[in-house]
Amino acid sequence: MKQTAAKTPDTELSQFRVKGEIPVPVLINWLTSAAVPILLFFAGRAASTADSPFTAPLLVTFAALLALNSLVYLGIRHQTLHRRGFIGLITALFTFLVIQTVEDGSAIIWLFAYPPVIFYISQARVGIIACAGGLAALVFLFSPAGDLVFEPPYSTSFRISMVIVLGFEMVTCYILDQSRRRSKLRLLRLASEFEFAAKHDALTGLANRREGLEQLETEYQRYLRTQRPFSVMLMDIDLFKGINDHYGHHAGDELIRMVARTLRDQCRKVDTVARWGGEEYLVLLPETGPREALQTAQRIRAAVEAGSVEVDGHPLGATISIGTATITGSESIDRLLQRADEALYGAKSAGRNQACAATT
Ligand SMILES: Nc1nc2c(ncn2[C@@H]2O[C@H](COP(=O)(O)OP(=O)(O)OP(=O)(O)O)[C@@H](O)[C@H]2O)c(=O)[nH]1
Repeated sequence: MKQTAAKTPDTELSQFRVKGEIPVPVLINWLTSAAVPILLFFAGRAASTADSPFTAPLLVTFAALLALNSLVYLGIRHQTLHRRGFIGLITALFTFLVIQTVEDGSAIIWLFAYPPVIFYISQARVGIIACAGGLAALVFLFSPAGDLVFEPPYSTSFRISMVIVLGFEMVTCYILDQSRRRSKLRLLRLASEFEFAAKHDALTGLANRREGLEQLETEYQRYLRTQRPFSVMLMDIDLFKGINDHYGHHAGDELIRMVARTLRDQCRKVDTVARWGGEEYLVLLPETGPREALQTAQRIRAAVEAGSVEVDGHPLGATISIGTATITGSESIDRLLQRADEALYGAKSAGRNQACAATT
């Protein structure tokens, strides 16, 4: 089976979306379309009141930059740039709202919108750094030392409540975000476990028949495009019924696993090894001609013959019969499998513990 590169949970999480979950770029665009008219509204108010002369132009600039950030995203679809641009802009905007005492200082209430947004759209680490840094800056500005930098029009009781409530909100947002991420990660793991179970055989861990057929179909399509032949091997443990009857099903299962292990050891990474039925296996050998297929089959047959499992303290071995077939012309997968099966039947008829190549 082909292995995918190891991924970090964050990469996995960003690629996996639970049904109904709002994608980050969509949320950013929604927030931007809400923020732009709000900013323009407050800019209009600032222009007609005694607010600082910088307030209105700066609020308009923030609105324009936020809109530009979303428009650039809609043009080039660069998610990281979009997210980082938005985080940078809203962080600057909220800092401005605090130190510029917009709307007589009451605009500071908008700070409560920052933690949920930042935790939702960025990685937990970024959320923690942004919130902790923001809260530390607020504590400093509201302290007597901060009064030397600027004089906010807030009473002491308001400052204390603001810092405590904001801190409480940040911690709550962090906890909720962590549980959201954990549930998502758990779902992601469950999904990959289900996917593995749907494609693999529980006893041997090999690909199951359905997955084997799927890989066969993929290889067949490649063959039609490139005309590079591939081969299949069908194999079956010899006189397995007798082993079951004599030593019991548990010993039979151990032998089935031993053959599976041997096949995995003897085959290349690009080959697909599948459990085809009870004690039958299929091996798909990409880009392999009839001669190499038969050589591989002989090697596998010898390796199985040399192996054994321990049953009641005694070694128990088995042999297998193998039929190989190589795709030719425009024959179908069914026909190819039929020829491999006939070759397997030929190996059984010739006395078992044999590998036979199919005739065309
Ligand atoms: N222990 C065990 N036995 C299984 C499993 N699946 C199928 N079998 C048994 O495998 C046996 C297959 O036997 P047959 O197909 O008659 O063939 P055979 O005895 O191997 O004889 P030849 O194929 O002619 O060499 C049956 O008795 C099944 O019950 C399994 O998962 N575990």
